[in-house]
Amino acid sequence: MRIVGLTGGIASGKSTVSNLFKAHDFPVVDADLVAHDVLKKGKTGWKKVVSAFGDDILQPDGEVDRPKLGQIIFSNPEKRKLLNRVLAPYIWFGIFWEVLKLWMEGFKIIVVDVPLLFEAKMDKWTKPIVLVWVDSETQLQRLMLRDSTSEDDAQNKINAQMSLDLKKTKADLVIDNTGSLKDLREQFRSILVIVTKPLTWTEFGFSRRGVALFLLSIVVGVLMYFQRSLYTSSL
Ligand SMILES: CC(C)(COP(=O)(O)OP(=O)(O)OC[C@H]1O[C@@H](n2cnc3c(N)ncnc32)[C@H](O)[C@@H]1O)[C@@H](O)C(=O)NCCC(=O)NCCS
Ligand SMILES: Nc1ncnc2c1ncn2[C@@H]1O[C@H](COP(=O)(O)OP(=O)(O)OP(=O)(O)O)[C@@H](O)[C@H]1O
Repeated sequence: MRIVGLTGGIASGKSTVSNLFKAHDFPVVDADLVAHDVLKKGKTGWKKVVSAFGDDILQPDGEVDRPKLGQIIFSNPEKRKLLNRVLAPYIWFGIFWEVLKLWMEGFKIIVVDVPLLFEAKMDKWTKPIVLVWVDSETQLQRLMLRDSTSEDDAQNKINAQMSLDLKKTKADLVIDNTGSLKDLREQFRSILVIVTKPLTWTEFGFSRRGVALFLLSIVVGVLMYFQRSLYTSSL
């Protein structure tokens, strides 16, 4: 099995690239969706966050007011660390669970879209790592436009993450999304060629078929061993 890591910075274009993967029938695990699920009312993640941040972050219906929590954590590094610490195990498990379900369905290539792939040290589980890079001015403008936020708020969110230039040094493949959507689609085509290369032996070994073949060879080996010992004892 090949787990392709898709990462980038806030508003660098990960969802846009993830939609291109989906359009080519790749299964995509979205860490933001996993995080939203973990924060749903009544879930353990929700309970931990409420006890760490208090009832003030809740809406009248008891769900977490995500924009409000966002305002707190993006303007306060200590609070951000606290939220990350509280939620990390649940997000990690949620992603693992989604990957496992897709593995059981027999998918050989799975894309995981994790904005904080390097920050959360999940990069060691994915290969190759595709980074959606964008220059800082374009990132700021796109973030302000998409979320209708002020420059200060947008910059705080960008500063809350590892810089895209540093991420670039750690990634295997880089998509420069500073240009048009047409440029992006062209680069995506080259990425697709690399991502869909035949599986290596190790990747095959971790695929559902590889594991089935391994188990089958153990069963056959054990049967042959018993057959042989029965034969020799009957002589
Ligand atoms: C802070 C929250 C409540 C804001 O929710 P909201 O719906 O407004 O934003 P959304 O979840 O769509 O996130 C938007 C983007 O913000 C960035 N981001 C989110 N959390 C963090 C964080 N802790 N540190 C840095 N950047 C973050 C990511 O680039 C993400 O793609 C939410 O993002 C959250 O629960 N974050 C903590 C969980 C987490 O680490 N998520 C990232 C998955 S790896
Ligand atoms: N090449 C492009 N040209 C113009 N606009 C773009 C381009 N790529 C993405 N956008 C726009 O930029 C914004 C951010 O893109 P997108 O939502 O894909 O980023 P993201 O990395 O998934 O963000 P987040 O981290 O918040 O989830 C969106 O409004 C999207 O439509």
